[in-house]
Amino acid sequence: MLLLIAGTCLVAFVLLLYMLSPLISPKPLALPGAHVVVTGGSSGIGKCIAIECYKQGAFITLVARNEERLLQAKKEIEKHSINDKQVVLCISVDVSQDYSQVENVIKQAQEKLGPVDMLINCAGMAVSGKFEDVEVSTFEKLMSINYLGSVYPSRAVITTMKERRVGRIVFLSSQAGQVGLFGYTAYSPSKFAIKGLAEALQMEVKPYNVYVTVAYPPDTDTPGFAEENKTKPLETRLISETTSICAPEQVAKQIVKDAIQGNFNSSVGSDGYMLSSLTCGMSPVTSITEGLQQVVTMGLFRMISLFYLGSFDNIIRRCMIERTKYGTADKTA
Ligand SMILES: NC(=O)C1=CN([C@@H]2O[C@H](COP(=O)(O)OP(=O)(O)OC[C@H]3O[C@@H](n4cnc5c(N)ncnc54)[C@H](OP(=O)(O)O)[C@@H]3O)[C@@H](O)[C@H]2O)C=CC1
Ligand SMILES: CCCCCCCCCCCCCCCC(=O)[C@@H](N)CO
Repeated sequence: MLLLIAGTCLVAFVLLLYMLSPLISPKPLALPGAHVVVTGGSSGIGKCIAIECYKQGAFITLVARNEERLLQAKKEIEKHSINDKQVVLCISVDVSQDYSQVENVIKQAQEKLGPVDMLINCAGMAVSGKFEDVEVSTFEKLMSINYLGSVYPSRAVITTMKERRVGRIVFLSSQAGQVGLFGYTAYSPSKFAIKGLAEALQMEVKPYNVYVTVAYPPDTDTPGFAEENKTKPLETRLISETTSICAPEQVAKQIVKDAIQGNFNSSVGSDGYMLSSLTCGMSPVTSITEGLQQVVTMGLFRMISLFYLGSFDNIIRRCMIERTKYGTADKTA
């Protein structure tokens, strides 16, 4: 009898939550005619995100440093137009250096294509190496590009978004922004920082109908990834091989979908799903289903993570033994 009452109460509670769900689920953003700014839009994931948005009718501003690569990306994106009004604008700037420069770039973009509806902060880079092997200046550089390079453009668009009661801001973190791994002492913190920024910002701007998305991609096949691999320690490579390498198109599709829907969290693949649920902490919830899934799965995923952590420790121990045995230089792969 008691069990029956408890069961009924639980069902009623879940139903109530579902009835309240419109309160926490935002209205999707309409991409046709929208102005989307993509920093890091000349290469890799950023370029694929720009293409994905363009295919859905958006106007695009690409922001990156190298002008030649910007123009090349513009040409590639324009092949996917769905009407003859669509525009791809390119602006060259370093998003990590001078705030007033970044603010100017956003002003220019708004003058040409109207207020920014969606900002994608995709400019970023990765450097891996053991703590003592990474130059001190690299710690500063990664924090500048990956963290401040996301703060500046967001800071430049937020006031207009709040005034218009319309907007999406997307941040690119990484699976290495959910778990600190061997070789990522410089990179991981710059991606963890993104999550703190995104959580605090989302709490501020939600009443203004502005939604924040944080993406946590796994290794993704891009020019940036190829560059990173040139100096990656063997341990980092072996640990990262736990998750398979994604195509940038697939990652981009998921990010655009989540951003349009206003989902706070964006991940791909089953390990992406597990990591996001495991590390959600007190991050905002954008659907009742998401919240309930987190409640139910967290403990289980923590257990699974213990096996992963054990296997990572084994990889690192084996690499250390191999190196002592063969007297190989304690350097990279
Ligand atoms: N590829 C991967 O495995 C993963 C990547 N990520 C993250 O996704 C983002 C994109 O990565 P990916 O596509 O691989 O990178 P790419 O290196 O392929 O592209 C990086 C883009 O950012 C631009 N950029 C870099 N630094 C600056 C800067 N200071 N100012 C303006 N633009 C800049 C580059 O252009 P230019 O050099 O001309 O300025 C380029 O357009 C990064 O934040 C990365 O950390 C996350 C998880 C996995
Ligand atoms: C339940 C628990 C599941 C645990 C799964 C753990 C898997 C960890 C693998 C992490 C791979 C790191 C990718 C970094 C990508 C990146 O940001 C760089 N490539 C950028 O260039």
